[in-house]
Amino acid sequence: MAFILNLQRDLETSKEFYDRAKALKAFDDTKAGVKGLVDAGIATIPQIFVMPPEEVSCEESDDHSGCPQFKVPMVDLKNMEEDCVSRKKIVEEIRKACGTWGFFQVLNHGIPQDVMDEMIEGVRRFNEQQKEVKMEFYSRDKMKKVRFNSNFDLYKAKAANWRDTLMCIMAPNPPQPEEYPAACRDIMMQYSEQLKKLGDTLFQLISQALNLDPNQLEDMECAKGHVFFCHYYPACPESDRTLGHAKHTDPSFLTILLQDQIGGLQVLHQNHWIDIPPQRGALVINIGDLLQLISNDKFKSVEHRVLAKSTGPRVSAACFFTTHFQESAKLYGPIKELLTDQTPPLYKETSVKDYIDSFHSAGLGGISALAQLRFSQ
Ligand SMILES: O=C(O)CCC(=O)C(=O)O
Ligand SMILES: [Fe+2]
Repeated sequence: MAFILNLQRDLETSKEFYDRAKALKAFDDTKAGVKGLVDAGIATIPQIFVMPPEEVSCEESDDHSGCPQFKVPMVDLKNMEEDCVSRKKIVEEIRKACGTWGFFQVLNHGIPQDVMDEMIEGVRRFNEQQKEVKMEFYSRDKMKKVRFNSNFDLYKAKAANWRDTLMCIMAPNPPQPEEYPAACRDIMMQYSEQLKKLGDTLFQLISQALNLDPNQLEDMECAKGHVFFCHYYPACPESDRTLGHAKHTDPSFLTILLQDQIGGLQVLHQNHWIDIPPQRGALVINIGDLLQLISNDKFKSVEHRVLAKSTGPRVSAACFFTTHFQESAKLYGPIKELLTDQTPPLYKETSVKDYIDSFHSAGLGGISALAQLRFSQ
């Protein structure tokens, strides 16, 4: 505790002597994450978290809640299997959402409410348990299937985000039962099984939305692997000076996100930051960079962020469909069936692993990993 307070004092020393690398390392070495700072009773945020005002600004997010065109689409999957009229309507809604917003929410997706509630509670339990137990999992070792840390890009990002994350590679080769944290072992395994089914369903619907055979994306192994990023965003004493999750796109094929009732997730739509309001029972679905690439820009991977909040903690669980942790030489480029003389391929081929490596080294402010693969026009 005293160490954290000293760290805080260190970070507040005059700019002249401010050594960012040292401050980052000192924070990382606590292995207590952002929650550790909050538990130590800080009243101001350490310098490493401070972002330029324009990055935190909500200017673009004036209240658009009354305008239907600024509402993230909600797709009800009820009756999806019952009759082809309902399915057609659902596929149409998904086509529209993926081509414009890159985001939609789903209801009646088949995952029981108690499983979703318990997943949120499991992540909360993990983060709120005794610090010593949690610290055992603190690591940046990419070989570990289960790891906990604060800011996967701590040493690369321009500013740290107000967030701690438990990361777990779940499919196709899940960890051994004893490798999971006891606080959320059972629910992680259960939720992962449910997500595998929902993932298959969504990839079928998205294939149809691209006018492809329903099994095409699954046959391309887009649904083969998934990884959990379970986030814990403590209440922030200066929520207007940092973000819970800075603006980014997801490097996955597809992301399924479960969020609690706190809110703060926003998507950039027509240059406005639009809230994605928590709705009990709903899951947030978004297109990742790799799906934008293989759909040849038919579907969009759109920037999003999470505000830091003075209330909280906020808990969310993002499930990324990706296979980069598997050795594979499989290459992904624009799907041939989507190409014509008028719509030639916009991207070069890449393996998932190379894509993720390039995503991580692209850094903020540089050319995005997706843009690097784009043929110049
Ligand atoms: O916590 C959230 O709501 C969003 C998380 C997110 O965007 C991510 O993990 O990529
Ligand atoms: Fe994301």
